[in-house]
Amino acid sequence: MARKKIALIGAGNIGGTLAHLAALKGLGDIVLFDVVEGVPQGKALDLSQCGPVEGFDAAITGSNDYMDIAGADVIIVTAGVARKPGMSRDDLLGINLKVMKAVGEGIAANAPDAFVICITNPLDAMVWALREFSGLPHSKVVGMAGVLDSARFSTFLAWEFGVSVKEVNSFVLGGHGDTMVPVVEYSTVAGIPIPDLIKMGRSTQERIDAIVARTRSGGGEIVGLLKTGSAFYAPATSAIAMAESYLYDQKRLLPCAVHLTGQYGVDDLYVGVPAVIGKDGVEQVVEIALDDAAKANFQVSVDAVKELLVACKGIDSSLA
Ligand SMILES: NC(=O)c1ccc[n+]([C@@H]2O[C@H](COP(=O)([O-])OP(=O)(O)OC[C@H]3O[C@@H](n4cnc5c(N)ncnc54)[C@H](O)[C@@H]3O)[C@@H](O)[C@H]2O)c1
Ligand SMILES: O=C(O)C[C@H](O)C(=O)O
Repeated sequence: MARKKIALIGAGNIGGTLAHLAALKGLGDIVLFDVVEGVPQGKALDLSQCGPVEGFDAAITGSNDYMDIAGADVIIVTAGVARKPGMSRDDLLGINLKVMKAVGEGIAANAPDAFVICITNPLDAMVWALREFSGLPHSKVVGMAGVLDSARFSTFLAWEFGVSVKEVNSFVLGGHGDTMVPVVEYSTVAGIPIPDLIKMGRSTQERIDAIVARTRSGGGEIVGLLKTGSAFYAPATSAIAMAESYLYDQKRLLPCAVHLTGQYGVDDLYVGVPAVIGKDGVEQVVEIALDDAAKANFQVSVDAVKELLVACKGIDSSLA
């Protein structure tokens, strides 16, 4: 069987980490694409030289030509700009929207059958715009954020309860902004819901509220520490989990930004909800029952995403 082809659009911090992970995990041959000449080629050469040590023989190439992504099975998009301290993700909208146009057109012309995972921020608006510019089926274009936000939530919960992260399951829904919705009711330690653990005296509502707040500002916390850019290890790992679910038809139920057509009362918008990812892309959107508080928070998050789409349409009339 021919090897799969993984194209990474953007060869910066996340792009390079994605290539490293994809090679170590043997997902297929890898093309790193970037507009900056030399960077994708240099990273591809460096990564190729890991092969003899790690025992992988994936072909890893760097390119500044979209024709080299032809036939890609999976494309992960990180092209654009990351925020710096003092900025919000939404401040990136104008510049990254133009990048999404170029990327969407490049994908449409060269790899229209790929499963596309967008990471570029502001995520929910950028994945929507990328889908519009590429014209690919909605089921084949998804955004990565919920897996990352849930991983952050799970990490903080594991620290709180003094247990392995393997015992923790959590869900973060909504847009990938300060209004995201960590859903405490559906978050568990070894199957025990967090509210029950509070009743059992294992934590307090105040401490869980603080963890929810830390999760919501989890990206900003790292931006504040790094000062020159944003998180990249956990974002790359999260996108690779989504790619594996597609490539291996794992049908994992992952929180992803997917196109909603009425589910959760939302129409024609990308926003983070639990979705089954398998060989056909987004195979199911799972509607979980939310309590009134979570519903209200989800709506605030959806409204924030809607505002970003209005801004996108104002900048690029082809989206209106
Ligand atoms: N969705 C999430 O959860 C999440 C998490 C982390 C970062 N991000 C976002 O991902 C994006 C990338 O982050 P990063 O840390 O890799 O940034 P980075 O600056 O290290 O890399 C971005 C790369 O994109 C390239 N690029 C710019 N314009 C391009 C174009 N038109 N075509 C192709 N490549 C282009 C740049 O040359 C650079 O190499 C940012 O927008 C960041 O905010 C999202
Ligand atoms: O916070 C950022 O700007 C990057 C990313 O969205 C993250 O959550 O780490």
